[in-house]
Amino acid sequence: MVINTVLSMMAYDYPPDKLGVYLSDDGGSDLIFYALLEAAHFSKEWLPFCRKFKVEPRSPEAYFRTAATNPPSHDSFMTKEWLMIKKLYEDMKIRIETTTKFGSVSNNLRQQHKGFCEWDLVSSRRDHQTILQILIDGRDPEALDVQGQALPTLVYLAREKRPQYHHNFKAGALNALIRVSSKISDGPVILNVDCDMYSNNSESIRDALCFFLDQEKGHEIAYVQYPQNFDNITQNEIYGNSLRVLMEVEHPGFDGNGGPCYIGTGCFHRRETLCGKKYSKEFKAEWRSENNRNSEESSSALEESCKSLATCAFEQNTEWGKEMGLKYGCAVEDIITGLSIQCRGWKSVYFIPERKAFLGVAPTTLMQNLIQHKRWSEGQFQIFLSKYCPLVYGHKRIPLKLQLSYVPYNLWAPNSLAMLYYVVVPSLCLLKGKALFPQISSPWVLPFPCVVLANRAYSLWEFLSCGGTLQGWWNEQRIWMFKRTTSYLFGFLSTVLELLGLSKATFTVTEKVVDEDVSQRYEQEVMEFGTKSPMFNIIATLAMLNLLSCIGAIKRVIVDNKTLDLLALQMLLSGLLVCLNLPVYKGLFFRKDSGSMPPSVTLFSIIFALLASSIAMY
Ligand SMILES: O=c1ccn([C@@H]2O[C@H](COP(=O)(O)OP(=O)(O)O[C@H]3O[C@H](CO)[C@@H](O)[C@H](O)[C@H]3O)[C@@H](O)[C@H]2O)c(=O)[nH]1
Ligand SMILES: [Mn+2]
Repeated sequence: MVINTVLSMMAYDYPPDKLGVYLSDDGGSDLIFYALLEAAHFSKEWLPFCRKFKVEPRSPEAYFRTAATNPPSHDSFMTKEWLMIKKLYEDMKIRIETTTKFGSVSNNLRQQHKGFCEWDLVSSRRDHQTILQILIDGRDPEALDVQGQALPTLVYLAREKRPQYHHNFKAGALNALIRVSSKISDGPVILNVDCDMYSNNSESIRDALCFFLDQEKGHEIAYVQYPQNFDNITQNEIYGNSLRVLMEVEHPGFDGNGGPCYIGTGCFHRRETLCGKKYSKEFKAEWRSENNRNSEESSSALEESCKSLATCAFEQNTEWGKEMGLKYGCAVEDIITGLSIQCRGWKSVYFIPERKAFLGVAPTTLMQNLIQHKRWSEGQFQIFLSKYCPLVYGHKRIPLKLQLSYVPYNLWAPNSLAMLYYVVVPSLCLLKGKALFPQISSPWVLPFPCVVLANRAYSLWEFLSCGGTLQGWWNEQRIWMFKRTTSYLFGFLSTVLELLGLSKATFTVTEKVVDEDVSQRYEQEVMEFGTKSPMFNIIATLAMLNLLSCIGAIKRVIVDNKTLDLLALQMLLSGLLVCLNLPVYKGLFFRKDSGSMPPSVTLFSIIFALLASSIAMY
């Protein structure tokens, strides 16, 4: 996967001598290093091939998967070449996969590159020295592809890790990269992407530069953000993970209010602004025509001199992580970094090209989705409670409408409380026969359905106009309920606990690899439970509770049909929740596969729901 990310970045339609590609390996794995070596080798064939066949997308895996199985040309010479590259790619893939399966790089391979020696000193992935290897040195006149054209610089970096130093997760990794790259290629514009994405559009660099180089407004712009898109979205997106409305409606809205937030990936930054530079009217970026790279120093000398930039101790007593680079101490380092850039006076741009610029991997199980949203809501709420609260920090620095654009996301976590109220209290009252809404025969009942219907109809229209399906929208309503009652709740609790000093921040990396049958169920849009988790306990208990109260209410109405008038709205709400929860009941009682609810969760939910409802009844 990572190798395809790297190859697609190297193959941008842009002069290769002005391009540097850096891979940060926080796992510090020699397998990744080996794969990168293979990629460096393969790029010599792949880059000319991309130019010649106008390949799109330029991730070989995605290209050979999506492009026709047949070569795009009738010319037999071209056909031969196409098939040869495909074969080369597949052979490389097999070599990498075999080595990965084996779990370590064989001695034979180790001898092929001096870089492997570094791993003799590595004791564990949490405790090792800086490993920095320049695999392709753009200054090297002999670093050419098979057509004799220059290759982009390619660098492997695993920053130093020591147990006694906090590594600050992704923000720490990016800051190390910023420093190291400033000594090696020092490009004035930095694009950062996640390891699970690839470039889907070879023009993106040129597009982004159009904004930066604009005669009138270009000098105000700090970053150009592209939407986050995924290539593994199923038709009805059972986990609502396409982020459709967010990317196509909400972010353009952000843009209109003064500039999008930075979302951590698929974003081009000006190097200086990322390093803390303030905006001033006089600022005119100097685009160096000649790069002033030190051409005397050999690449191994350069490696040695840059290593110290990626050590744990380097950042001590510096502004890195505070006023320079990505900010530390927040689970969504990107949002807070973007906000502070905007507060320094810069503008940002959101750009949706016709052909999607980047494609990544969306989480494919319920658990992964819930965990990802826990991290997001937690980080967002942290921001709200910190000195970076947009309303405080942004006061007089950015327009009020931009401050307000940040706030709904900041408040995801506390929103869980309202949702919990609506899924618990009305159903409990329903069991007891206590009415919370006006009678259905009273005119005062009207505002409730009107507001709800108007609001949801608007959401449905928004969703459909972004290319979603009706079923997809329904699925999103469900996942929205799940997230609010679990992820956001946990995000809320852990932020509060952290504030009280009772727990510490973590960054849970979203898992990317899943079992064969798990991914099969994802393709078939069957909801994946399968593991024990407090989050599932909550989901299942709430589903059971609503089922019980629905049954209870129906019984009550049969016995005494006057109560219908009184309880109709509550019954409707509860009935709706039961409908939304259908996949949960399936998982609890009807499915036998490994993705169904674990029996312990079923037991827990039954006991708890019964307990809660009997307490409510008496
Ligand atoms: O200690 C760490 C943890 C993560 N990462 C990298 O961070 C990236 C994002 O991690 P991932 O697990 O894929 O998280 P997602 O939930 O997919 O991340 C989304 O949300 C993050 C903010 O929470 C953004 O930074 C990401 O760009 C955005 O894709 C990956 O490339 C990781 O390799 C590190 O380098 N070091
Ligand atoms: Mn990701």
